[in-house]
Amino acid sequence: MPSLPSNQQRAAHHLPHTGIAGQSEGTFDTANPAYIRKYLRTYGLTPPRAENYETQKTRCLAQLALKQTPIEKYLYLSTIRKNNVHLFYRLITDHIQELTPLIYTPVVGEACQRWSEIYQQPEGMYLSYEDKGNIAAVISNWPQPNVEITCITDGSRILGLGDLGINGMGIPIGKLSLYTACAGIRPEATLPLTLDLGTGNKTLREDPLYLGSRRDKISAEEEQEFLDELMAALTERWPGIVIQFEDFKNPFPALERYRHRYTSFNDDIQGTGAVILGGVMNAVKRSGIHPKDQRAVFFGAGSAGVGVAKQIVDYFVREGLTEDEAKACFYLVDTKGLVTADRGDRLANHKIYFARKDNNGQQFKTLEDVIEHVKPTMLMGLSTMGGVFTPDILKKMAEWNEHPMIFPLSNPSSNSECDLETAVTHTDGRALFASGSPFHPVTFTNSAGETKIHYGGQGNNMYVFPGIGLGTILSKSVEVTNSMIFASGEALTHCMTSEELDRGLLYPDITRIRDVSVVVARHVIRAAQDAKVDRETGIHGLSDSDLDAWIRARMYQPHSEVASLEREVGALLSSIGRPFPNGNSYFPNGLSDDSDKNAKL
Ligand SMILES: O=C([O-])CC(=O)C(=O)O
Ligand SMILES: [Mg+2]
Repeated sequence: MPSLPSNQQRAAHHLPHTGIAGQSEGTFDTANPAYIRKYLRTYGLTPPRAENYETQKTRCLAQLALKQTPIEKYLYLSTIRKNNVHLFYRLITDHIQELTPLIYTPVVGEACQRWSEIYQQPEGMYLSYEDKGNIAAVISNWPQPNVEITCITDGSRILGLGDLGINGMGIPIGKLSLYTACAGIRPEATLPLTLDLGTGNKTLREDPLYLGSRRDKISAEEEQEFLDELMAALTERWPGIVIQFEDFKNPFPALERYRHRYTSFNDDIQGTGAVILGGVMNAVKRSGIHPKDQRAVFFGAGSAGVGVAKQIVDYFVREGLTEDEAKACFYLVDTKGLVTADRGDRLANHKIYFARKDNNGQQFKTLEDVIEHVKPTMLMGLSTMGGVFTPDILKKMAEWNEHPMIFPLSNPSSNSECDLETAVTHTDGRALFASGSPFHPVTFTNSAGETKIHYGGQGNNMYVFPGIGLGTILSKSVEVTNSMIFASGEALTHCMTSEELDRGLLYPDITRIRDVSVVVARHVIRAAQDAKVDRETGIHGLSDSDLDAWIRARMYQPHSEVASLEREVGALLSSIGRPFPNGNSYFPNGLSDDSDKNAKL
């Protein structure tokens, strides 16, 4: 019986694999010089001219500009990632500010909503509930041998867009692209994984184009059994793999169950918590108000809201408050109003910690009521309800505070509780602002006649998760501890340049994200060492600058890929005593094959 080709055989034939970024490993890069093409046996399969990167980039940006809609741009960039992975990452790292919104939030949100409609090519891996019992076998189909990190979603809560089933695949692909672009994790070491565990979204189930199963969402018990098998299968094939959970509707059980057993974390609870922590630390310093006098209203008490609030509690405790004092600074608001212990409904487990007991039997049903009652210093939006931070609310915040902290964190932009312009305008330009999705800078003249450009911080977990992943991989940690997560957020306060502080930024300039990720990774590694969960012991004594250099040396540099291929081929050829091939030779890659020993190289 004919057997399927092995992965090595496929690689040997240089067939473009199905899969994510990195699968083609630059094989068809038009920057490869002729002799590399001959070595790879791709000579003749790409147009003759070997170009430099600047030329490639000019062509790509011109083609991108021709695309009319964000989705067309998204698809165009996905195709480049698939066909010429190093070029894709060169473009993204050089144009991080302009291109990230196209491959990540907000455009990835629309891509997920329309995934089954716009689907063109395989990327990432899909596992179905039907695969239970055979998950390891399915995983063995992934063609890359050395995966170091995976991002997993079941699509049940994609951004603030709800249950999108397997259409959520855009999220693991987008997140892992940022692991590579922002923290230099090699593209072929990343595995985007989407679980088809059914969907509660009836419209999708009835859509003939929908590419997932038609079953209703499986039960929590069934999901746990499935995840147990998955976690074991992933770590069996790739021991030490970092597993990031993303956009699960109820992410708490998996986080609690696996956090000490596997090298895993949840980006929505922990990553978002850490990144907001970093912004809040900077904002609290700027506001001049001591933590004990802070009053934070959180609109939205889901996984992200509670994750964020808990991280800030830790910070306040480090600033000298008792846990009870710190907890008392927080007022969580959900669809039923202020979360209180005596509200009369059964509170979800994760809300109980923050339920207020000092409300004297009084209930506050709307955000406006709560705000009037609390007079907060800090307003956090994790509600996915676009525009709920109304001009009225913002004006009040500006009345009560010299520098009100306004953090509309819901994604994508359409779900943002307010935009930058509204926040700046209605606080007379005094707001300390950070949002989950990006906004363009706003020029505003305040009541004193001063005109200033206001830059909104993007309090998006992309500032930390790439560095958390990098630090965890490099330190070979067996666990992602809370202290490592905390360290990632705190690291952001050590990254600000004086110029960024002068511009009123709460987060570093996004164009410096690769430098930021190095600092985040360093703090994560140090925290792993303190917690004794690391296994890379050779780096224990390094100074900060030596550790940074060590980290940098291990980061994927998309710009130097052709050069490293040249080095690799050169070393191979010289190891067998052959010079570089010249222009007259064609297929000089039979390096151990005597049959071509007369070939003119
Ligand atoms: O993906 C993003 O932009 C941030 C995030 O994790 C979410 O909103 O779920
Ligand atoms: Mg998320």
